[in-house]
Amino acid sequence: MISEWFVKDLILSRPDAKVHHIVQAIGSSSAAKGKAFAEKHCPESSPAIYDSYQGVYDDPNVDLVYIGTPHSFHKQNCLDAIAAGKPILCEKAFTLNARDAREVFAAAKKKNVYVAEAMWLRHRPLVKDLKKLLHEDKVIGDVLRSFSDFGIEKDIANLPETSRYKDPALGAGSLLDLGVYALTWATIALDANNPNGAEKPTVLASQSHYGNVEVATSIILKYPSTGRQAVVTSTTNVVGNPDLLTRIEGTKGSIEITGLVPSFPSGFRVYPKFVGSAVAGTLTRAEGKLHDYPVLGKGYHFEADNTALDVLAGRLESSIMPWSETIRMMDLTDEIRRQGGTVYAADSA
Ligand SMILES: NC(=O)C1=CN([C@@H]2O[C@H](COP(=O)(O)OP(=O)(O)OC[C@H]3O[C@@H](n4cnc5c(N)ncnc54)[C@H](OP(=O)(O)O)[C@@H]3O)[C@@H](O)[C@H]2O)C=CC1
Ligand SMILES: O=C1OC[C@@H](O)[C@H](O)[C@H]1O
Repeated sequence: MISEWFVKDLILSRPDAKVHHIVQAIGSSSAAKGKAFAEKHCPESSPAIYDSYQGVYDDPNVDLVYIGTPHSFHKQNCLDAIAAGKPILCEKAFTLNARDAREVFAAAKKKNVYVAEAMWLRHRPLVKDLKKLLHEDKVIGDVLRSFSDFGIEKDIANLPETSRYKDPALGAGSLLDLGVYALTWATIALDANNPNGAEKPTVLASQSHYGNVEVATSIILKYPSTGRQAVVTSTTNVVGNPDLLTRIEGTKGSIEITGLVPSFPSGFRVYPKFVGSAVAGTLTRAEGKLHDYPVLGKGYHFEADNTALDVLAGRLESSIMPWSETIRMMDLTDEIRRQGGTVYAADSA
């Protein structure tokens, strides 16, 4: 799914693009699948097709590898690409736990290879502008708290046992698939120093399971230095509200983020404070100022461009999603899973 979406955006016609991307090679578990993918999604690129991922890592024409396998394969895929000296953009969740993420980054450091987690949300211009409005311009005063949710209905009971949404061996669970975006919104909203110098919040979490698959997570984060709090939720039981992906509240007003899903926001509205009295039934607020962000395609080209520019500049890390931030987020998801009772085999491997 994601490799289709990513490649589609990669080869969009963008006359003002900072980077021109070429799909040089495709690695798949079978050459037939790889060929079918190329014919359907990038027929004009004529990429080399390999019946293994190793073929891509070893291809001298490949400058950068994009990894779009289920989470449980990311660690080994990254280690193999690093061993071949290939820079990497690897899908979220970067690994299943923080220990594995540390192992990948240690290998990358040793081999001097670029690696970045493909947390595409953070690369959107909307996010950059929102951070400035919140933390530099302080348009809603002092930020106090946030609410963020990501829900997609998955009918886990009726999915095949091999689905990555159902099989814990593939990293199934709403937290690592969806909750990571809701956590990202909380971090953007409440921590002015994210990603560099980001603060570690305290965590209170609860998770529900269908069989051995985590299907609902609720988290309270508290930032010790400011007392700011975030309520963060994810689920595969119900669809979240696109009109209110995240709400951020401050001393002078609030911001509400809207869009298709939390990873694909289309805009936000900045509201002044409510005025009047709830008791008297006169509580109202002004309409709010809309900030709209239409994008070409889905918006994967933002992270693709930034990653290519990093590699061209000889960097080892992304400034938008540095290694320390991937580890900080994975430490958080480890703690949430510890409290919620979600365990992956990789945790004790
Ligand atoms: N950034 C974003 O917006 C999104 C990110 N993602 C992330 O991307 C990753 C992949 O998700 P998605 O595309 O939905 O996954 P899919 O279930 O569609 O699998 C992707 C590919 O992984 C390969 N694969 C290798 N081993 C296995 C296996 N044992 N079972 C299934 N597939 C396998 C297959 O390719 P082949 O056989 O050709 O080798 C498969 O087509 C996840 O980590 C997910 O979190 C997903 C959706 C959106
Ligand atoms: O953005 C997304 O939407 C759908 C999810 O299943 C996926 O993994 C996520 O990244």
